[in-house]
Amino acid sequence: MSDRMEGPVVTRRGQVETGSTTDQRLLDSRGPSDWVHTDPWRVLRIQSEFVEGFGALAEIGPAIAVFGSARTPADHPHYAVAEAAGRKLVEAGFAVITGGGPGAMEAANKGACEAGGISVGLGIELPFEAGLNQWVDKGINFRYFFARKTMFVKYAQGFVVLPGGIGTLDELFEALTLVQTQKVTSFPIVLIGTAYWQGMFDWLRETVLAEGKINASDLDMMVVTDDIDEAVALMVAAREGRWPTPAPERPE
Ligand SMILES: C/C(=C\CNc1ncnc2c1ncn2[C@@H]1O[C@H](COP(=O)(O)O)[C@@H](O)[C@H]1O)CO
Repeated sequence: MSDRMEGPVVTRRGQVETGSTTDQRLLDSRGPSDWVHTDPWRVLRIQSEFVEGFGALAEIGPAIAVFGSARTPADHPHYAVAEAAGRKLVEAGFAVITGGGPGAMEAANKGACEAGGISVGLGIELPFEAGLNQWVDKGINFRYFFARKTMFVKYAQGFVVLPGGIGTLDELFEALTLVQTQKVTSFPIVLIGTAYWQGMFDWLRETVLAEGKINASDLDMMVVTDDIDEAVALMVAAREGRWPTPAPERPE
């Protein structure tokens, strides 16, 4: 009596179907490749991004994400601010997570790396190949923005937001949405650069709040400062359970 195994399935006697094995079908011919572009296959890739991300980041310890413009040049004052933020966060015992790209991300990774801390970069596949900056010591390159975004929120205990453009605003407003809807709790969001962010606060207050689209307390979800030490102190306070988490008011 000969057993035949097809993966976990064992067949004997009349149940045995002759033909190629799964391995043979895998290895013998290249076959059509259009399945690579199907949604079921994409689901596996998406799943693998979560598995890789969770695996790589599970043990980095308390971490803060630093966001900011990919276009900040190395000789701009914002670059020095980002570098100081990376360094001071490490000195306070945090790992630093950035988007792993150039500009403010590179600066924060540089500060973190040179201070001897854990410098993480969560890169994203883009049409123009950029790669992770040289100061990233633990890096993951994501295909999918949403998988990458999950990693920032899951592994960072707070966000430091430096001056930036569309990408930075997307990251800021996603964090605000998650706090407002209480998907994350005890999550400080500190914006650096009072002059840079003033216009946004004016618009939020004078238009968005005035039109009843947010509550006044929603503005309290953000702290804006020019002082990196204050930003770091707020992150430390949150780590020690001293961050206010008022429940947002809800419309009747
Ligand atoms: C624009 C250039 C490269 C872009 N490369 C990026 N790599 C990684 N992460 C990025 C990149 N661009 C944007 N991000 C994310 O958005 C934020 C910055 O966006 P902004 O529009 O520049 O403000 C940043 O926090 C990243 O997470 C070539 O110069």
